[in-house]
Amino acid sequence: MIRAHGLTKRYGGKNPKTAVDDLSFEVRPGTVTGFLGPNGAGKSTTMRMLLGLDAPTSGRCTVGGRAYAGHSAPLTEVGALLEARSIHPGRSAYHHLMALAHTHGFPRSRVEAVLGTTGLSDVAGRRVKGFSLGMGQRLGIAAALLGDPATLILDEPVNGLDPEGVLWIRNLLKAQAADGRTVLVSSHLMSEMAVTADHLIIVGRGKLLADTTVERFVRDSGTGSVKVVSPAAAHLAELLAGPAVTITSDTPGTLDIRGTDAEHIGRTAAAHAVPLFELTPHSASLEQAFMDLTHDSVEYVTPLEGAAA
Ligand SMILES: Nc1ncnc2c1ncn2[C@@H]1O[C@H](COP(=O)(O)OP(=O)(O)OP(=O)(O)O)[C@@H](O)[C@H]1O
Repeated sequence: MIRAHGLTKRYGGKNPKTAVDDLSFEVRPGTVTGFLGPNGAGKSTTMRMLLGLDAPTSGRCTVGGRAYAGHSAPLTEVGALLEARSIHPGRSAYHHLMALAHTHGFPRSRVEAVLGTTGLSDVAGRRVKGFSLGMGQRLGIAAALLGDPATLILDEPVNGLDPEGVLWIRNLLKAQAADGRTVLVSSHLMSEMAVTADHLIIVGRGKLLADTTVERFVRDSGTGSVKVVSPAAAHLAELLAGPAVTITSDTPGTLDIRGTDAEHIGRTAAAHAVPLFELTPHSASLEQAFMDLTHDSVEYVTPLEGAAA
């Protein structure tokens, strides 16, 4: 379990900045929790505070009931993958993990186990400097798993991975959560989070914007639509018209309806004897729901093409 309460981080200097602003949330075991937010939203800073690498200006956070520094053997409590990693380039993956295991008193069998889990057994003897980005990510994850921790905190673990690597991470995170671990993972890839995470914590400009399940977030975003095919489409459109309802039609006889649901459309059609050939709800994509929610929190907005500067 990860808990943050009133977590705040302000950076001083010439450009003072509140990177994390009164953030409170819980990350429960047994689920993959996606940590999302636009660039500069404060995700990495929050993760660094959870890992005791940055001190909060105010508020507090605990992992497994204690502040990170309060754990006597942190690697057995929390495994972390942060964006900046320092691995001696001349060392082999095996030696890198063995050195880490040695420092923390873990047996060689743990090194062999995590090399197997991360698919690195065959390349374990190769020097890290020859590793691809994807292999480096796998090695970082192997190190995070070394202490068989109850909590995993991973910052952008799918960065730079090919589709097979992305699928591998997805299955790994799900399996770790299914084993009862607490898994917090940040990502920019919404489509990937939609299929990996069960729960979402979304931040914007350091503040909490949403703390909900993926399913509820997408459903409540209100950006879903219903496709209707009917020989009396124009009549049905008149029956459904209302201030909150938007109806568009790209093809004669086909309507794309937003602002109401399939049940209401079906009942209205039945009440007026309008035949329906198709009635298909399309839920919004996580990406669209995320863009709608975070639009006002984006630090660097790309100007629309053709818009006045
Ligand atoms: N050491 C620092 N000194 C000053 N400002 C900082 C420092 N570290 C981060 N910031 C600022 O704090 C804000 C949050 O940064 P952070 O890296 O936590 O965001 P993020 O959500 O992880 O972003 P990204 O998705 O781009 O990695 C940003 O505006 C960043 O410029």
